[in-house]
Amino acid sequence: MPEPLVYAIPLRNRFRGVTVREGVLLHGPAGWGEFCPFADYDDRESAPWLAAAVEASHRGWPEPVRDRVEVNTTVPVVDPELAYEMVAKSGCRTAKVKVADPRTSIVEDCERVAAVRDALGPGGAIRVDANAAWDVGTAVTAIRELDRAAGGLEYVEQPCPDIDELAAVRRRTDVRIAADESIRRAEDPLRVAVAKAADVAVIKVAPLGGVRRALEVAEAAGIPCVVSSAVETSVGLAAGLALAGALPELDFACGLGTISLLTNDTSSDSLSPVDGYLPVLRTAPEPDLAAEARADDATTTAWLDRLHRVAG
Ligand SMILES: O=C(O)CCC(=O)c1ccccc1C(=O)O
Ligand SMILES: [Mg+2]
Repeated sequence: MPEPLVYAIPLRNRFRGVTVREGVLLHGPAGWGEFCPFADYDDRESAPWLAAAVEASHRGWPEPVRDRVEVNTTVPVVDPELAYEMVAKSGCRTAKVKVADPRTSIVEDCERVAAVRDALGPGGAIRVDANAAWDVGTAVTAIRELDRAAGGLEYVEQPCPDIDELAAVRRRTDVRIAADESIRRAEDPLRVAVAKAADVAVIKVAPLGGVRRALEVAEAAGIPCVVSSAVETSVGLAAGLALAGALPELDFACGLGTISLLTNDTSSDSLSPVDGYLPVLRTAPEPDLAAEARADDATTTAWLDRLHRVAG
């Protein structure tokens, strides 16, 4: 049986404060799984990430109902010229733009969003993600400005921290609201009254504990879902595709076009979108971890320790 593989792959641009993505690939009878909770997840909060990797490697995924999934390209907090270039070469017709970073202003966010509109043309769709940065009043104003700069937004993801605040913003704007952290960091994601506060539910496999569990959360949400990645390598992205492939309804592009945010991958079967679509796979790609993607000894030891602690 192959040993767990620990990787450390630099990001092309800083994303959510992260500059190097790290994790462990686990092998089992069903193939490979990826365990890669972010550094700010403690052992308890990392348990669902392990459950997702164990599902992938030991059980496999439910049967899909579609064989490909439309994806958005994801634009980090970068200057407008780079945003334009990233979107133009992505081949995607939907872009998700990160906004409300503490190091930047709403003016810069609007410039980035306007550059993304130029790159997509009038037929494309733009969504923004504020990662819970705003209070209700700030959100209402910012959404109005971003909606204007974008020539229309598809939705705004997690404008404020609390579910009640999402509901308040939703009453004061015509732009759709999507809930992300409100679901994935909830004490019990199955019990979040998200339908009153949001129009779209963002569903991520790893923090929800696997494809089957995420399907239950999607059903409980009772609103249209978007499957999004946690910026995994292709091994972990395949689990997101399995979820997107198995959802009964899929009305929006999914946030699984994130491999281009990494400078390398764990497999040469890299899941890069072609003409804005990714294929739904039955098993995750086989890793052929290149030397430069392997973590050093200290990082490897730290991740194997973390894995054993979380496994209890
Ligand atoms: O949804 C996407 O386009 C990419 C994934 C993404 O944005 C993300 C990735 C890792 C952690 C948090 C988030 C987020 O949606 O907030
Ligand atoms: Mg988000």
